Amino acid sequence: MSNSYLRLSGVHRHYGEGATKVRVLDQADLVVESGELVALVAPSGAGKSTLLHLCGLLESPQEGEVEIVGNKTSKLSDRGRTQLRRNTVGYVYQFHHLLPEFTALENVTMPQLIAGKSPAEANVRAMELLDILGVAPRATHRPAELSGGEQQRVAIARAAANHPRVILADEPTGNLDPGTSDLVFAALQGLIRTEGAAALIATHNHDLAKRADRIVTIKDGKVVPHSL
Ligand SMILES: Nc1ncnc2c1ncn2[C@@H]1O[C@H](COP(=O)(O)OP(=O)(O)OP(=O)(O)O)[C@@H](O)[C@H]1O
Repeated sequence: MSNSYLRLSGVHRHYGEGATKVRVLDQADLVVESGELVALVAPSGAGKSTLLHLCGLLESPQEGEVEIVGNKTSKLSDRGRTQLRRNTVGYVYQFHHLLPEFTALENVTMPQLIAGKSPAEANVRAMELLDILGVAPRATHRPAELSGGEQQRVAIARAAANHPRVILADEPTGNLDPGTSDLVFAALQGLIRTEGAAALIATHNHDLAKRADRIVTIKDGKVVPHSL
């Protein structure tokens, strides 16, 4: 099978109609391979969140195809899309959205229990991820007892819990100071390498973007290579 875990071909997405129509993506193409981290850098309103939502099957394009691990999604039912998303995509947001009443470990075990893993298996995987991300010593802490960078690393562990082939992140360090951003980005990068996922990360942080394998931007509705 091809290693192109994420593939967009001829994707078109607009909002509204007539005078209020906003064309965000027009004949946009993008391929991200296994183990590759692509940074998405574009001005506010250019369509970064839209692109991530399309890649994560949270929105559908009006035209074109989004393929995840070889699965064409344009003809899938809502149920099929949800299932594919659950099995293949991990999403990291700017704000961690961890469940406050649960520990770091429980936050990472939970999506695995929902996916049908045994508690023992889920625990092993959660500890492995917390370890890769450098937060294993905080496993029994609740989110309020963690620093911002630790919270975000736990959120990354949670997103990766079910071995997603595609990891999408929308400003994952947008809420953190520069030193902590560095640490969190390095942890995310290490995870992507270890797991062989394909990652697309929207960021305003140019220093971090430069550490990605490739940088892309959105121009005239297309996803194009970018250099900083
Ligand atoms: N549901 C919607 N209805 C109408 N217009 C929308 C909708 N969602 C996004 N847009 C418009 O589409 C364009 C792209 O929005 P998007 O949120 O993808 O940009 P972005 O690059 O992520 O911006 P930011 O960096 O400010 O978060 C913007 O002009 C926005 O106003």
